[in-house]
Amino acid sequence: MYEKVPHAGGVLRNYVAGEFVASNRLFANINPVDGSEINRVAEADAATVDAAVKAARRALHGDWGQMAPAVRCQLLHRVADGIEARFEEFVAAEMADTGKSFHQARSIDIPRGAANFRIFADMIKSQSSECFQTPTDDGRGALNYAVNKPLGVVAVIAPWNLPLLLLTWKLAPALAAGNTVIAKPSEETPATATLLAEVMHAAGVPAGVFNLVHGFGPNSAGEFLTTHPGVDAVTFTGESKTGSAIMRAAADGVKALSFELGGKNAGIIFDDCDFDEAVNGTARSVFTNGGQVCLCTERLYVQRPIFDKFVAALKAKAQAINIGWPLDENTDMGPLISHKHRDKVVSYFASAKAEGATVVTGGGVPVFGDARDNGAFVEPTIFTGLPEHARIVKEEVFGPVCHITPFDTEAQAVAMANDSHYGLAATVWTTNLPRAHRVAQQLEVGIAWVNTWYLRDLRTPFGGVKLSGVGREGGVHSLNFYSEPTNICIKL
Ligand SMILES: NC(=O)C1=CN([C@@H]2O[C@H](COP(=O)(O)OP(=O)(O)OC[C@H]3O[C@@H](n4cnc5c(N)ncnc54)[C@H](O)[C@@H]3O)[C@@H](O)[C@H]2O)C=CC1
Ligand SMILES: O=C(O)/C=C/C=C(\O)C(=O)O
Repeated sequence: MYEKVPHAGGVLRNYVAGEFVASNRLFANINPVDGSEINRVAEADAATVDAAVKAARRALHGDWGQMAPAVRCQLLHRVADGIEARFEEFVAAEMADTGKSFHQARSIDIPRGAANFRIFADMIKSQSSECFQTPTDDGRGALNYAVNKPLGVVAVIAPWNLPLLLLTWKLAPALAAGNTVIAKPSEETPATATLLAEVMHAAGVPAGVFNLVHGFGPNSAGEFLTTHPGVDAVTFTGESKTGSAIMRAAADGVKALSFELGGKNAGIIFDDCDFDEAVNGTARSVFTNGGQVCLCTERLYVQRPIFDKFVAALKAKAQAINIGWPLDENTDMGPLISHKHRDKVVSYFASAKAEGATVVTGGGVPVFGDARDNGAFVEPTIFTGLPEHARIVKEEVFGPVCHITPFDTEAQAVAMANDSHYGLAATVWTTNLPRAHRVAQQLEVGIAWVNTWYLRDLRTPFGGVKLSGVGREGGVHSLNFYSEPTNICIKL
């Protein structure tokens, strides 16, 4: 069924200094729908990563560094055109690697991959810089102005949940700001990054500006990159523990870091909410992409007068989710990314049950009676009845699961939502406008949505507090991270 997947049965190669490079170390790229092998991937060794870093440095000092921003922007638009021209191949590759639904790959992942290039290409043209007139004792004054330069050679390390979307979310502003890049996609999802290298090549992006290395984290391409003295900055999305490991690896070189890490996002549902909207929005926020989005909601706090009605309505939504073949247009949810990840999610189901949770729905692995039984599926799951210190209420699961707790007062809901080591996103559902502002402003998160979830404006600050990250992405926040201002002070 995946015969249209580019490179099916072949080998995905690294892309270094404008050439596709093989390796004698190959690893298997597995389809999580049925456990079959899609293709093999050339793992970059330390020498390949070193060659990529050197190529990136040469490009920075060469054509790319000299290129007028307007020409750079045209090239980035050509890359977006290239993604769109091969749209169906990108969709097929993303679906095969992740098992995500046809609808999601077509409506979110691949369009955002192209949009990321367009928005940052356009934004760089209007990037502003600071200017100050400074008084001096002689009365003549001085003029200060800052010029933005690229940070240098940037390592982009991406996860598997939104592979093209998250890779390009970092790559596009880095390139727009004039940097050169070595990208490392997750070992679970190497395909769309490889197609992107083909698109870059065809678009005429100069050799060394974009390099791609495949491999794992520790003792593989990820670690070789983050410890490489020629890398000036690391931008990473993934698990908080991996963020800590990268921070330690980058410490020796005092590299600039931008991290978007895990979450344990709360949804607060007040009894004055628009009930249907709150149920529909919450269902989306819990189950989209099988719960494998850092912004997904895993803890729900529902005001007591509507608690039972809300739990019943969310249960009905969960049970209506069509789990199955990603290529089937009726499928809402595919498998999790891998058997390893499914084992982790299922272990959280077991720990919730062992701690005395009430299983509202799900809590197991579906049985299909066909090849999907070799895949990494789990049931959409809802628990209630656990105390706030239970593991499933505290730790990031990254699956289609939530725990629901009742609350009585606004203050209680805010306190429980903030009682977390994470602080990425939260949702608030209420029709009381002053309360919406009051609660949203008290939440210890980087992103608070009111009466919606995952409504994205790519110009807004995006990132988390506490264990959820360092810095902000989006709009000027991305461009500022990837730029190094030099202040010039002129005595008049
Ligand atoms: N956006 C998020 O919040 C995400 C969270 N996760 C969570 O993380 C858990 C583990 O999943 P993983 O794929 O292993 O996530 P991860 O955070 O370990 O991997 C993300 C990326 O980092 C790379 N990496 C891993 N260790 C590294 C190291 N020491 N140095 C440099 N690069 C390194 C990986 O190869 C991959 O490209 C999942 O079970 C899930 O709960 C996973 C993906 C995204
Ligand atoms: O930028 C977006 O729209 C989505 C971002 C999602 C993540 O960063 C994540 O799931 O890790």
